[in-house]
Amino acid sequence: MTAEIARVTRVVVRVPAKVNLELRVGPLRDDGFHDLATTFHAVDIFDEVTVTPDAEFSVSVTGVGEDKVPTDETNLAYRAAALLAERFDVEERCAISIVKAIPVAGGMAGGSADAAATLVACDTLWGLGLRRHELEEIAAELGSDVPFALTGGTALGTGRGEHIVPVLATGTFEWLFALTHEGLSTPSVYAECDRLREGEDVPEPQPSDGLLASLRSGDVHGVALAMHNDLESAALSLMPSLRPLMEMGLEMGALCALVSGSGPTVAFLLKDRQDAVALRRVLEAGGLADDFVHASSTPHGAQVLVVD
Ligand SMILES: C[C@](O)(CO)[C@H](O)COP(=O)(O)OP(=O)(O)OC[C@H]1O[C@@H](n2ccc(N)nc2=O)[C@H](O)[C@@H]1O
Ligand SMILES: Nc1ncnc2c1ncn2[C@@H]1O[C@H](COP(=O)(O)OP(=O)(O)OP(=O)(O)O)[C@@H](O)[C@H]1O
Repeated sequence: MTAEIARVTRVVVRVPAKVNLELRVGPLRDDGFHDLATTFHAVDIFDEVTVTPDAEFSVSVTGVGEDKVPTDETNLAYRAAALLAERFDVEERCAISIVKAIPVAGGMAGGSADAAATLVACDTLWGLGLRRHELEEIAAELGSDVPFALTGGTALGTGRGEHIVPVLATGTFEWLFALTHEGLSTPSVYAECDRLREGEDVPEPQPSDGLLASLRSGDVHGVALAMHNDLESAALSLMPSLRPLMEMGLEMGALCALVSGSGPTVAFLLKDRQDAVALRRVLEAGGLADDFVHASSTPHGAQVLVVD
């Protein structure tokens, strides 16, 4: 008699959005990317990715911004599953269903998060048992932001953002994100950054000691003071309407207002949730953004929720 091996029929993975607390962008490299020194920070806005065995790969998307996300083989989650199968000679295929809460094309790495979640989900579905560094290597091939989404929490990203080292951070911060329906394309924001800096001598990017020290001690005021984004001027140049929104947020009690990644989402850091709710009311009345989302820091990265 042979023991029957139970087959996994469903894996659900939850994955957070990110904001870059600091994003220092070096000169344009020969391969079209820029060296970065960036401090990634995960917040509790989660996409949920479910994989189930099927005859072919497929993607379905529901939730926030579903109409803006492709469901063909260009979807980053589809590419993640296909790349993993190719690399490890897996013949099985799966249906990927994504429930989105992370704003699409908002500079919060939604597509990257879905790709990271799919890698973790398929690793479990297919019983590959991959080590963290093996998942990270494949993640880096899919996009610069994908490795961070595996790790979550707070982490320093170097290279083009794909080399990740966790950062010691204490405290939970309160955020209000102001969303704009119209997205910004990441390559065009980097290109605009190069255009604005033309002729300047751009130094190699370095993380600031001030931010890392404030994160260690959980000092929200120190974090607010040290937050910085080299892509912000480029995002503001492409979308000038973000400037009055940021100014109003600062006047109305935000400790810091920063464009998130390549934008156009604006991240406001607040002392507590009460201040965040009050700021949201004022900004909503001002009509300077299309929507708002509250969030707190989260220590999680892509995390398996269910295995059936
Ligand atoms: C703006 C950030 O979200 C900050 O974390 C990331 O740097 C963007 O990461 P991503 O969306 O995963 O970007 P990728 O898919 O790797 O690259 C898309 C395009 O963004 C530009 N890009 C991206 C990363 C980087 N370090 N330098 C770049 O110049 C390049 O034009 C590249 O072709
Ligand atoms: N699973 C996915 N979720 C969202 N967008 C996806 C996905 N797969 C592909 N895309 C495409 O990628 C584009 C960028 O979407 P995404 O939400 O990842 O942007 P972003 O948050 O600005 O990215 P980043 O912060 O990593 O630069 C979208 O316009 C969409 O067409």
